[in-house]
Amino acid sequence: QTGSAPNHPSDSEDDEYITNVSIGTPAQVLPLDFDTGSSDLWVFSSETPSSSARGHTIYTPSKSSTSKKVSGASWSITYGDNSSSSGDVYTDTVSIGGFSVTGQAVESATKVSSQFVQDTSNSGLVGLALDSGNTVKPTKQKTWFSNASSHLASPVFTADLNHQADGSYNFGFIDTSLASGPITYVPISTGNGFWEFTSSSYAIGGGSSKKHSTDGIADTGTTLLLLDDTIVDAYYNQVQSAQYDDSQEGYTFDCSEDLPSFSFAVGSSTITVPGSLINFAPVDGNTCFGGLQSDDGIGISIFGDVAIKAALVVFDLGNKRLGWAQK
Ligand SMILES: O=C(NC1CCCCC1)N[C@H]1[C@H](O)[C@@H](N2CCCCC2)[C@@H]2OC[C@H]1O2
Repeated sequence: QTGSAPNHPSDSEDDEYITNVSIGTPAQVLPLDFDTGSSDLWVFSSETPSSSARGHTIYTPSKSSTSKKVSGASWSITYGDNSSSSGDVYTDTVSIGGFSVTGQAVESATKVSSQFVQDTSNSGLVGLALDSGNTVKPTKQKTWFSNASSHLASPVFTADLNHQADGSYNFGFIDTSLASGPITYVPISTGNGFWEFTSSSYAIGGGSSKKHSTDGIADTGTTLLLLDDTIVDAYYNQVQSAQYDDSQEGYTFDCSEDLPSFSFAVGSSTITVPGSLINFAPVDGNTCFGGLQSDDGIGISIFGDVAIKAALVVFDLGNKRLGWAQK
């Protein structure tokens, strides 16, 4: 068995990527943000304060004949951007791209932070990191992919995210036609519960490869590519009008600049992010904000959507490895 679901950018900046998910019987369809950087499937629901849920599609467990409340269970999560949500837990049938998981933990939000209230493009998240990161207490719950994996043709899923265009999340198979180059696999370290890997070098534009060990995670739930300061400073050193803008908390530059590409090593291969993807978004006038920024203070690097957009990424749970192929 397999599943294949389209995704699309939430807005004109590719801030996040949205996929429709069916929950319950009859199906309640919610637009959700698939997040390989976290491990909870949570939704706006009939239990979310109406003032917070306004503008969001909600899940109403009482209208689903297959929902069951998980007695005594609760969840609470805070993301790296300091957004947060919490609530209680149901199980129900959750279908993605035609593949159904019965008894999936659906975490119902009784509280959501302002970032989520304001972001009406999604009605919750589907966490696709490792099960160890799930926040449900007293009994940790499995991710949708973890539950699906033993029934899928192969315990893998792929992320194909595109700039201002539809893409896909495929489960149980790899459509290599989505890529222009071969898939290079690297092992993941599972200790932190992320799809975490090490990249050994980088290059800017057509420049020489610089040795620099980056310990990072493949995170579809983070918008930007966040790397060590030394790499980021070296990159914007090559952009004539670039400056660090304290108010924007990042590097900005003149929108008319022709930005160099950025390449990072994956095993003995490299993935190249075109400069056009690093010209992320206008901030005001003809000043633009960079899609490559510092990971300062996070403690790990984040290969977010700006990097993933340049590739087909294979999340291979069976072999505990990540695959990257140039698109
Ligand atoms: O907090 C992170 N990542 C951290 C970023 C800083 C450095 C550490 C990792 N990801 C979140 C993301 O920002 C959220 N956001 C909502 C608004 C549109 C953009 C996405 C969305 O909700 C949770 C998750 O996805």
